[in-house]
Amino acid sequence: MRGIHERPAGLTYQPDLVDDDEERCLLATLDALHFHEVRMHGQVARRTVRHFGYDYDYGSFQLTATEALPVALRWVRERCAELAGVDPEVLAQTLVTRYPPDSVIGWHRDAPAFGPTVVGVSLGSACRLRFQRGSGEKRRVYEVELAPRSGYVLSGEARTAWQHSIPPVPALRYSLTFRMLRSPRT
Ligand SMILES: O=C(O)CCC(=O)C(=O)O
Ligand SMILES: [Fe+2]
Repeated sequence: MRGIHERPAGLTYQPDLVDDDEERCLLATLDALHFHEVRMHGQVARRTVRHFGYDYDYGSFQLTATEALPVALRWVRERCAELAGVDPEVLAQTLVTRYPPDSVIGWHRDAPAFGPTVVGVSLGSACRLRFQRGSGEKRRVYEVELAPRSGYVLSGEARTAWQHSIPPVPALRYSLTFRMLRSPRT
C-alpha cells in the first residue's frame, strides 16, 4: 500500500481475546449457522453473512429488528463490550461473516446507521486489516495483522475518518462484528 504510514487514532488491537477452547466452541457454532449472500450494486460477494439483533439491508441501508443473538454467542459479546468499554446491551447488532479462501471485503466505512464504536473478533485464518485515509500525496495508510482469536475496536477517527478493507484471506475465516445503533430504538 502506498501512502504515509500512520496508525489510526481510535484503533485498538487485542491479541488472544478468546482462547483456543473458546475458539473451537465458537467455530462449531458458526459452522452450523446458515449464511446469506451479500449483494451490492448487483454484485454477489464471495463472503456470506448472518445478522442478529438487527438485519442490515445492503441495498436500502435500512435496519430492521431480527432474531436475537444465540445464547452460545452472548459471552463473546460481553468480552467485546469489555474490550470496548461499553455495556453489552448497547452492542445491539451482531454481524457474523464467513470468508472462504480468497474472499475479501473492499474499502468502506461502516454504515452511518451504526454508532461510534465497532468491535470485531477474528476466528480461523489470520488476515490483514488495512486502513486508508485521504488520497494522492496525502493518502495515509496502516495495516494490522489480525491473528486468529484476536479482537479489535474501531472508535473515533478509526471508525469515522478512515476506511478499512481486508485483502484476500488465505483460508477460511469467520469474524464477529458487534455494533451499536446510532439512534437507539425501543
Ligand atoms: O471481517 C472483519 O473483521 C471486518 C468486517 C467489516 O469491516 C464489516 O463487515 O464492515
Ligand atoms: Fe467494516
